[in-house]
Amino acid sequence: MTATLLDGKATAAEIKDELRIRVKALAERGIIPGLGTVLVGADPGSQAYVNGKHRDCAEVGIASIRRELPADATQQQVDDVLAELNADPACHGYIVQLPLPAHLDTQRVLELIDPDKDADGLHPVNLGRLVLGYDGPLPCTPRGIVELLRRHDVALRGATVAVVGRGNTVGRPLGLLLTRRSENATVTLCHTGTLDLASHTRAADIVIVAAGVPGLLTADMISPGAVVVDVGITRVIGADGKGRYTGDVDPGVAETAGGLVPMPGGVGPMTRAMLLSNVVERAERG
Ligand SMILES: Nc1nc(=O)c2c([nH]1)NC[C@@H]1CN(c3ccc(C(=O)N[C@@H](CCC(=O)O)C(=O)O)cc3)C=[N+]21
Repeated sequence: MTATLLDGKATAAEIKDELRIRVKALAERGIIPGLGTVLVGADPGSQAYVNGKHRDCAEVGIASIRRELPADATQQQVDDVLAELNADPACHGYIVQLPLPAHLDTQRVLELIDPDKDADGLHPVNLGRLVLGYDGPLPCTPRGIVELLRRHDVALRGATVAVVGRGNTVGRPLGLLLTRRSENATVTLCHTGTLDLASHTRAADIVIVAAGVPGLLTADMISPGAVVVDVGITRVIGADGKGRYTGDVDPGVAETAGGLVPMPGGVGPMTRAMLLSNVVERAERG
């Protein structure tokens, strides 16, 4: 392997150390930041993610506000929980774990979150603020990627970046974030309908893959020395019959890339750290 690994787990730990200090300063002002989570149903994957978020909160001194509803909860029950969290001054930010059961209206639910308590940064108002360059909570995964690159001195200014994936949680907002004046990268936003994807990824200094297609990016698709970020996380059944998660980047890429953000141990821990960071920021604003 030739690529330098950009360790998201270690960087997330560093960020948590910094947050702990900010949480202490808030405590001196009598403020304890509170993160709410809303989980509907008992999907084991979603339960694991939510548990992880509460463990993270405990580590930095953020209070956890946990709301759980059964898989057959009505839209009204979900609406009521959101109204309660919107009104609760102890809750500085919260997330609704996605995906929601199919009978619920995800768009309606996301729009009911108070935009100023939107810890995920995924509310239409906040995505609009991002488009317009206004202040607001930023989406956690895109923000985590930018922060990880910054802390490893990967230059964005003047760099060409190929983003593969146009989803609302990663690819699309990431393109917006990278092209802000403060980042000044030049972005090509590719997707599953892109013709000759390799021509775009080969031309890029940085390739970020968030398509949810295991093994999509192979070594022949990048220029030697490029920095590659694997955002994919797809559950697959291995040869041994056991389930595991796999990324969008073929392992062979590590031979050609100059830097690699691996999955696991890359973007996931950074996403979690940025969620905490969004909540502490909300609490600091008072
Ligand atoms: N409202 C909402 N907000 C989300 O941010 C959200 C969501 N819904 N639904 C599901 C996805 C998925 N997601 C992950 C976060 C961290 C890891 C993570 O930390 N993964 C570890 C591996 C697993 C572990 O060690 O826990 C890693 O990449 O190293 C993975 C996946 C957030 N999501």
